[in-house]
Amino acid sequence: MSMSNAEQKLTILPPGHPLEGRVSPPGSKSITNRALLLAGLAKGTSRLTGALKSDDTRYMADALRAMGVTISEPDDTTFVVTGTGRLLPAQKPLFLGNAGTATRFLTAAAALVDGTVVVDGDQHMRKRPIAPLVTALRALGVAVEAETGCPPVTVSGSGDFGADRVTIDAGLSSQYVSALLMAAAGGTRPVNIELAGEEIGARGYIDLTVAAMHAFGAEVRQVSPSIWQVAPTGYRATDYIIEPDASAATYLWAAEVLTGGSIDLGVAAASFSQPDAKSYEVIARFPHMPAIIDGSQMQDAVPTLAVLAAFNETPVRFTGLANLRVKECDRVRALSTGLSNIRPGLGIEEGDDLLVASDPKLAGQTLPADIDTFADHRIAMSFALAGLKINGITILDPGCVAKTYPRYWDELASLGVDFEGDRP
Ligand SMILES: O=C(O)C1=C[C@@H](OP(=O)(O)O)[C@@H](O)[C@H](O)C1
Ligand SMILES: C=C(OP(=O)(O)O)C(=O)O
Repeated sequence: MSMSNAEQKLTILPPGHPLEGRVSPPGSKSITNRALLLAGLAKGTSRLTGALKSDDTRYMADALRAMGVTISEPDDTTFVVTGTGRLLPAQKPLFLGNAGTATRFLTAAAALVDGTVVVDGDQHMRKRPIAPLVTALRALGVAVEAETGCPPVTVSGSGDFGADRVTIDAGLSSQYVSALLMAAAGGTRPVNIELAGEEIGARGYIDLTVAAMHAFGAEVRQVSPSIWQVAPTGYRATDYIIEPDASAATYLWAAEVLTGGSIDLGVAAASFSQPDAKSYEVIARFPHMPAIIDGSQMQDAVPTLAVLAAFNETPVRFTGLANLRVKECDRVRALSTGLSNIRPGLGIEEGDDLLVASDPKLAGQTLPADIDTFADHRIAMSFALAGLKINGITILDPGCVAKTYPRYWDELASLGVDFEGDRP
């Protein structure tokens, strides 16, 4: 009988030796999904190499195909994308699973379609807010409906924007800003995009967006810390090399320090342009991580850091986590729940802060715990790290890593980690 994902379990057997070997993280999810969209908006053929092939990028690629873009996949890390310079109305709603980037980016890009596009996702995505982006698109003269403030979103575009400036509240997600920036270059007039406040989590993701836009020929200029001006250049097809995923790298960095091993990622931490690479400085300080870690500029690394912190010499308070509550799941809750499932009080929520109690003596203990991953790849991947040191850590629904890192379990196995249960 086949089991549903939710019924699958994987128990990690602590290796009892330092993890050593070579593992290359997959291509960056964030950069792959930006490049796919920009290549799809361009006229001509772009070759994207080093790309991530996972649930999130498949949803993006399939959605673009449904809007008339030709995409071939000559190998495991390459997309060859041929656009006509225009996206066409999709016949069916675009189903984007729980891919935040695909959902937000395509909602704005749908304004460039002359016709109606429905953007939808799975039950998790249908709880992730998109109202601020909807409000901004309306201010740009686009007819958009999202009854619940979350997907599904119906965008009735005309292929252009009806205004030349917009203010966006990006408090819940920087992806709204990235989405507007990338779509804006496809209009017929320059557009000014302004943040409602200067406070924004993960500003580095906006830098990634601007860099990708430049690579595909757009002109975008940051005129102040909170204003970008985008020229109506459209995009030029180009060949583009995608760097490895910094968020995926965090698990390997953490596995290395936690086991005292040596894992060659084939790429130096300092060479990444993605925000999560900043977490390397903190990981490298293990077991003397700082007492307070501000997660706001490296949000996707927080699950990794929080699980690592459980083995630190001293407790760690994580701040700047408010928008972790609207990711694939409420990550503050999932982390405190999972940690306290390993040992009561190990992870405590204080407002939006997460306090990790820390105990190096956890290593070597047997503390059976079934970790509920809430269908969140990062909860699964981070708690697997606890299983490298503690006997009895079982990850529920381990297949959810397919969102961004389908080979995660295989890579751990290649480093000598054994499991009880079938690797998905
Ligand atoms: O722009 C991006 O590629 C991303 C931005 C961040 O999301 P928010 O801006 O929603 O915090 C991050 O968590 C996500 O994994 C990828
Ligand atoms: C938050 C994440 O993804 P997204 O918002 O792209 O779904 C993530 O990958 O941790």
